[in-house]
Amino acid sequence: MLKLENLCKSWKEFQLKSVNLEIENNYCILLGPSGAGKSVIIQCITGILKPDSGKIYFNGEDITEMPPEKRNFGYVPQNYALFPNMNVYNNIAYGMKLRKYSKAEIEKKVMEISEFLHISHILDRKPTTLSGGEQQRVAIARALVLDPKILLLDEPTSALDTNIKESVISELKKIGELVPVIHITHDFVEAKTLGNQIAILINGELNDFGNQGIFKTPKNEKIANFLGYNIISNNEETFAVAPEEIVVKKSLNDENDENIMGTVESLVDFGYYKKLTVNIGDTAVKTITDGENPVNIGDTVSIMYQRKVPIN
Ligand SMILES: Nc1ncnc2c1ncn2[C@@H]1O[C@H](COP(=O)(O)OP(=O)(O)OP(=O)(O)O)[C@@H](O)[C@H]1O
Repeated sequence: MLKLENLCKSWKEFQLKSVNLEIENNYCILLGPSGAGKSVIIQCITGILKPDSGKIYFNGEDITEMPPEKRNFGYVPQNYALFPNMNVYNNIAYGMKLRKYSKAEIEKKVMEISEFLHISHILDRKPTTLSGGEQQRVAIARALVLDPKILLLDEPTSALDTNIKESVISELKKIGELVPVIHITHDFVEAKTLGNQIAILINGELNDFGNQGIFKTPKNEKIANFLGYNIISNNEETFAVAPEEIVVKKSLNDENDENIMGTVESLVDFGYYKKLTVNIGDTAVKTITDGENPVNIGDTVSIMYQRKVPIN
């Protein structure tokens, strides 16, 4: 559906390095740390930014030079950019008014989308009186009323607190059934929950692109590091291990225990589970454990890797 071909954009301190992507008609996640160039890519797709070189194709048509308004892509920027002087209804209706839809058409569409996004009760309110979650729905509604060919979301949950994040993620999933979505995030949970396709961008470079499998088998050390894996080397091999794929048990000082021994260096208690750092020789290994295996700082523990990903 959308194809980026050797897309480049540079400023003095940043280079987007020849990005090639083929995004299907589905939910695509652009995942990467802060400053990786995710927003630059999305803004090139909308047409707000002009790439220095490279091409953008939509359904086979070269749209690199096409003005943003002709693309009909819905864009929800990180700060939502709602018009503060207009109420919610007029914010949502804005693009339709510009395109000279009739009053009746506008009303029908605004009502339909507002109901879908559960914001019908706040149509008279001004954006400054809304919660972060409500503002986000209004911004998405404003984009959806124009029946965009793609919806581009720049970190849609970054301004929301953890409690409502989960419900927003399931709403986004529903939206993804209506329209193809490209969604920027640095949150793995979001990426794992929503992404049919996931592009990992680090420092202006596309490091990996694929389906959910890329979380299970990071293809090199850089990606494994970014995804939070431990990189472990011993005399025989170098491999990556996910913190949740390590079993930690308090050592019973059993001489026959063949597992690797380590010492708990730090512990952060999240209630249901704990994040640990275990020192094995001079390697610090990050793990997660639950209440069934209580351990404390300074304890000697035995650890077992459930799955290792070889790293070349
Ligand atoms: N108009 C501009 N002029 C100069 N540099 C820019 C411009 N726009 C973006 N950049 C730079 O490009 C780099 C990538 O920015 P971008 O906003 O795409 O990052 P990001 O991956 O979306 O990060 P974040 O998750 O923090 O939003 C940054 O170093 C940024 O300062």
